[in-house]
Amino acid sequence: MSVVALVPAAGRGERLGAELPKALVPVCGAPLLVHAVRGLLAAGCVQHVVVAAPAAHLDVVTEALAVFAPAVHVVPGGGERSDSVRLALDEAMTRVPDASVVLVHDAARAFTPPEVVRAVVDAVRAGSAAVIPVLPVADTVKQVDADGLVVATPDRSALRVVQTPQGFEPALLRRAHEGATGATDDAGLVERLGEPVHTVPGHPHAMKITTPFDLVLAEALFTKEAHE
Ligand SMILES: Nc1ccn([C@@H]2O[C@H](COP(=O)(O)OP(=O)(O)OP(=O)(O)O)[C@@H](O)[C@H]2O)c(=O)n1
Ligand SMILES: C[C@](O)(CO)[C@H](O)COP(=O)(O)O
Repeated sequence: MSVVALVPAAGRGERLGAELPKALVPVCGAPLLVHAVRGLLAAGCVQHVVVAAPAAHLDVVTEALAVFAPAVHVVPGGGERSDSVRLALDEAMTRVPDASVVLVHDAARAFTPPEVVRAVVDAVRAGSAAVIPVLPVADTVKQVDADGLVVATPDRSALRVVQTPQGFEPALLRRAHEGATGATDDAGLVERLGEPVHTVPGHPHAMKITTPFDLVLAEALFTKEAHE
């Protein structure tokens, strides 16, 4: 009844604008990817991790993650996030065919608290085949047209901001990924199948490091934590 986490880490990080791929950018003394993998294993309920790495940096990534051997395996990622997840999922299903839960967790959410990981795993184990951590929307949200004119103000009480790790019953995630493209998260592919997606509370510290501002914020928030 093991849990395997897939970590898509093959993005370029264009919005961050660093010289390195985002997963390899150092923050609080280590690359983002190292913090993300450490956090998953620290939750105490994840036995295996498969990382989808930038194809041109496989050696660097493998070396950076050697400290977590034998729990972690590295595969080359793909052109889109969903391609990277699919490649990691193929590897995971070969290595851990009896996994009972598959998590998909962005390397970019490097400081996700272990309790969020455990809440997602517990919810899948309790019978929800697709589970995502979410937060309420803090701001008023506007829908705009191509010219930037406001066309609607959606009721934010029904909206949620979505984080990772997202957790799935393995067969459902495989079915969701069969030939599917164009979704920004894995739960979106499950929704297309008409299957229910359940939510658990997320956490502000599971923020996705996307822009230079986020990197500064992470360095300020997590420096102490990363060295404890
Ligand atoms: N082809 C891709 C694209 C993204 N990702 C991963 O998906 C996660 C979420 O993506 P995001 O934070 O948007 O990263 P990037 O795509 O790298 O960012 P940007 O859009 O700014 O280039 C990241 O951990 C990223 O490395 C991936 O594995 N393979
Ligand atoms: C999966 C995700 O982290 C959920 O919020 C996110 O959709 C992936 O990143 P992107 O910036 O939306 O491409």
